[in-house]
Amino acid sequence: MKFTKMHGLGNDFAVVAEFLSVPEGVSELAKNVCDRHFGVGADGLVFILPSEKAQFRMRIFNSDGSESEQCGNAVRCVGKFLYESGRTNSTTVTLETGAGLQTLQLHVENGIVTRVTVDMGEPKLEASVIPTTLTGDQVVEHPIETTSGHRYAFTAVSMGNPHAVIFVDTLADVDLHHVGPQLETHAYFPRKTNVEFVQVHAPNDVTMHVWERGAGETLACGSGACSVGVAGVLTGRTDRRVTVHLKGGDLLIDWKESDNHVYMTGPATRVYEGTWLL
Ligand SMILES: N[C@@H](CCC[C@H](N)C(=O)O)C(=O)O
Repeated sequence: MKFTKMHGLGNDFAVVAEFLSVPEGVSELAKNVCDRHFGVGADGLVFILPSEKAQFRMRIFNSDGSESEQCGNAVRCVGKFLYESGRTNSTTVTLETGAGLQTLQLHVENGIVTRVTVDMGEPKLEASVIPTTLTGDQVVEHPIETTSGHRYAFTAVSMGNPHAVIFVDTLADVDLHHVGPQLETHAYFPRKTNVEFVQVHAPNDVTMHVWERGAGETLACGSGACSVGVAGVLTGRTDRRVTVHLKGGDLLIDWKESDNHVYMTGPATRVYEGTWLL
């Protein structure tokens, strides 16, 4: 199985584009490929597949073998891969994902895709859609307590996949590896959740640390950064256009009033190509 190792701000993937559908035993395959000691080492295994609804289809499997509906950083990597491998010569690409159809605008300089802007669609805010066990049209600053007794207030956002966004005074106070797994599997979230801790520096400038569902701490999360942009507006903390600093670099998030869609702009990187010996 040929793959390309790629990353979006350090959120890394093995990208595979040679199948018509995902292979049997894909969950076990994802765990093995993503293993950082016995495999390639990645946060996720990404398949680019044919689509009847868009130009291409993407499916993403987390390092624990679970499938996610959405992955903002992988979508940017897919855009770069498709253009630079010659599979498309268009700078506008449509992609079918578990979160619906997404449109990518590739920013190209001298044949190289330097950045990708992704229309990540409309955020879903209804409690049951996230999904959470709570009720209501929105879950904003709702109290949550971990099994170890840490108390926070979270805002729930779905960008196709679930996110719990928690604003804190200082990120240095958060032991992500301790509270992250407890929040990911909290009873409020029947399909688990991604967790973002955020420190606001200015209405257009925040830093976020992420604990991802099915992958643990990663250096960046595109759908998480979009959720932070949405939660920032809902709680009156940020502008609709905000730079999100992540451990792996920066993303520009723009929740446009005109169409209610969230736009994410950032880079993607090709690292190397390899062959997985099945
Ligand atoms: N890193 C991703 C999100 C990957 C999926 C996530 N762990 C989930 O299970 O929902 C991103 O950039 O959005």
